[in-house]
Amino acid sequence: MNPPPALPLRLGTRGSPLALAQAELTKAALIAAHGLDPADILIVPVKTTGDKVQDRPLAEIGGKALWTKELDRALAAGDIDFAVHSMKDVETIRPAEIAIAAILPRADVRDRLIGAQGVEDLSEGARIGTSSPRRAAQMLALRPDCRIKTLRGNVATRLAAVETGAVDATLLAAAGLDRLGHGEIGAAIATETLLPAAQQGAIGIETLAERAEIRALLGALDDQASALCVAAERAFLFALGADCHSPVAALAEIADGVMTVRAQILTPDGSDAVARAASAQAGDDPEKIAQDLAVTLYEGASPALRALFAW
Ligand SMILES: NCc1[nH]cc(CCC(=O)O)c1CC(=O)O
Repeated sequence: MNPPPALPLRLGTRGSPLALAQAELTKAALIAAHGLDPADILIVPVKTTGDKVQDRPLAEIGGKALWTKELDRALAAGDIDFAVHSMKDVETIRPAEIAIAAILPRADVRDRLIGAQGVEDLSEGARIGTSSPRRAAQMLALRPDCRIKTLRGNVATRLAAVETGAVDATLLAAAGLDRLGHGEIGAAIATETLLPAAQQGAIGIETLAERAEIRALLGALDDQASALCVAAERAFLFALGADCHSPVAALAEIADGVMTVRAQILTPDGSDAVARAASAQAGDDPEKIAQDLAVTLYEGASPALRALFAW
């Protein structure tokens, strides 16, 4: 038997409005699952490197673990009991002492376009604000006339850039907009048009691998289908040597008990891209399917595309 964890439980999170909304959502789920009192869970905001550097595209900062390092340290130091993350921002290689204890039921995986009803409705030469190499490459592939403007900052900053006309349009994850109460903003783009980033829409909770009592407590929140899909997408990224700063999209979905993984890699200017899909058959290991998909994509890629990955 595990000893019951000491209360209050300390939930570590980034301090951005979206991170705090996700922390509150997790807190509510824990309270509901275990009949806890709100005072039993303390939300502890921790500033990460990614939060501190706001003026450059993240891909340029070059550091590793931009959104996780400080939370990892807080876990190791015993300052927090677990950390809540947007899985999209969690690297595929994690410290061995840290475990993903739960993946919450996945939200809307799509990107939403803000500033136009659809990709085809953008004005000629529209300025698209984004700092995501994937979104930039996908938009340039769909609309070679559009111009990419580097746009960083939290969701509110990016929405404001469209409001003020600093850019004509931007793309944001539907999941983040919904969690911030912006359910009505923007037009969701079908995944057939714009395949999302791996792990988009998934919230994960990490803790120290050795803390069995905390893992058991968090395990009650784990959504098996979401966890399987996230694991497959992580295996895909790992096999490709990619991360959330690569012009890579991947989405695993389960329908009628069958997992299908779709993935796309692009050159940063969108001029070259490859997309492939694979389905798991009964008895297949989803992570193996995803790894094999990475190989298939690579084999189908031009030299220019291949050069982007560390093979
Ligand atoms: N890189 C920032 C980030 N990380 C996770 C989300 C959205 C929430 C999610 O995907 O679960 C966002 C904002 C965005 O891409 O619009």
